[in-house]
Amino acid sequence: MAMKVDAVINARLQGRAGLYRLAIEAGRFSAITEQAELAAAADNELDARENLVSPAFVEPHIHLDAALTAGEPRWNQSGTLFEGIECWAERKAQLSREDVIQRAERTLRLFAANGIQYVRTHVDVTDPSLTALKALLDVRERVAAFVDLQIVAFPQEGILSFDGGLELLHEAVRLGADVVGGIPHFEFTRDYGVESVRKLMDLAERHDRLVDVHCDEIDDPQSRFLEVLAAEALSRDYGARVTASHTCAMSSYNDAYCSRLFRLLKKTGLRFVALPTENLHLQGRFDGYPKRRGVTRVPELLDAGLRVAFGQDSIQDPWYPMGNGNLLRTLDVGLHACHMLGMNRIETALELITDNGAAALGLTDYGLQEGALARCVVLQGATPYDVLLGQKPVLASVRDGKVMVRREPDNAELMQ
Ligand SMILES: Nc1ccnc(=O)[nH]1
Repeated sequence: MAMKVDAVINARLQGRAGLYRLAIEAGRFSAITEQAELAAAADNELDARENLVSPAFVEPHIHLDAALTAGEPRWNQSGTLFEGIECWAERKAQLSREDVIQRAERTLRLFAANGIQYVRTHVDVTDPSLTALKALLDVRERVAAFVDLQIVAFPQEGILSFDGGLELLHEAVRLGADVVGGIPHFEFTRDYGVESVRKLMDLAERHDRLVDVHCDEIDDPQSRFLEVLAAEALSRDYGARVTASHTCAMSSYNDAYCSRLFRLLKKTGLRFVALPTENLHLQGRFDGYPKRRGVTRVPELLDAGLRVAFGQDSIQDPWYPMGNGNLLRTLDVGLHACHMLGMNRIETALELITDNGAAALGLTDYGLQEGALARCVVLQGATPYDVLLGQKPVLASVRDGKVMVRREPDNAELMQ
């Protein structure tokens, strides 16, 4: 049973000196006050032991329908996105409702144990039976006590390039998907790609849904669907409700084009999700040396005032055989891949797995402030730098005033 607490005490907060007490009433933060000194915790208080406390982690992009299926029925040997899609099509044909529920819930429990309380999952709807979608709509209710789950209707094999793709996307939204997805770079032609973006935006607008598109996950510098998505978002005044995931091709665009592109992006306020572990693995596969790394222009987007979050994308599935549910690992890899180990970036890095993910998900009741839902994690380390150095899992995760996760610090000693 999760224990209810009335405060988290002896907490450090990012960018502020001293220790803090976060008081909780009726599942919300009621006051955040500086303590005069280190205090002893009462029974109804959680002692952060002078560690950093941050808002609960947000996983903005994961494929739960495919989670934990790596090697079934065969391994992706080439490491390309395209072989992954082929392997998945074979595994998809064997899906059952119980199979999806069991793997999705196992994964979400692992995520929760790592301090993740918000998850956006893409679910492949290029399946005439919509088995995975229906199962995940039930999972969304079953896990609500420990995670808020958003479901993206994701047309893995295309909206216009898969027989009945558009109808299946409509059906998925009608059944209750929260977010409309797309994959324009995988459509048969550029024209199909452009049309797919218009069609998915129409659908989202008509049903008042968010949008999250797999956009330009390819090393082809000619793949320019991001500008189409951004222009559509701008003309519909939809920018903050639209997420562009991957945008790998942006790391192959030339700077002159990017300069024009960024002018549009800044006007839209589009949200971005980069998947650094996965795209380091999948991209550059058709290059000799020097080999591109395929991760989008993260620091440039941040400097332009756009919100970028990092996500895991996969956990042991046809696209990526690794993954352990710890977003600090994704963050560490992403900061390396994106040349973001300058101290100014490190100090603000946690926003990539907290606030910016919340912005992508459109969360309004999020963060460490009075009145917000009392959802936070106790990290291992006093500063973001310490936390990144250690990459240790969270010591605690509090949700609506309940302690959902507790972990003892790893304090192995060398007996020498
Ligand atoms: N990285 C990806 C995983 C699954 N599907 C995709 O299209 N891409």
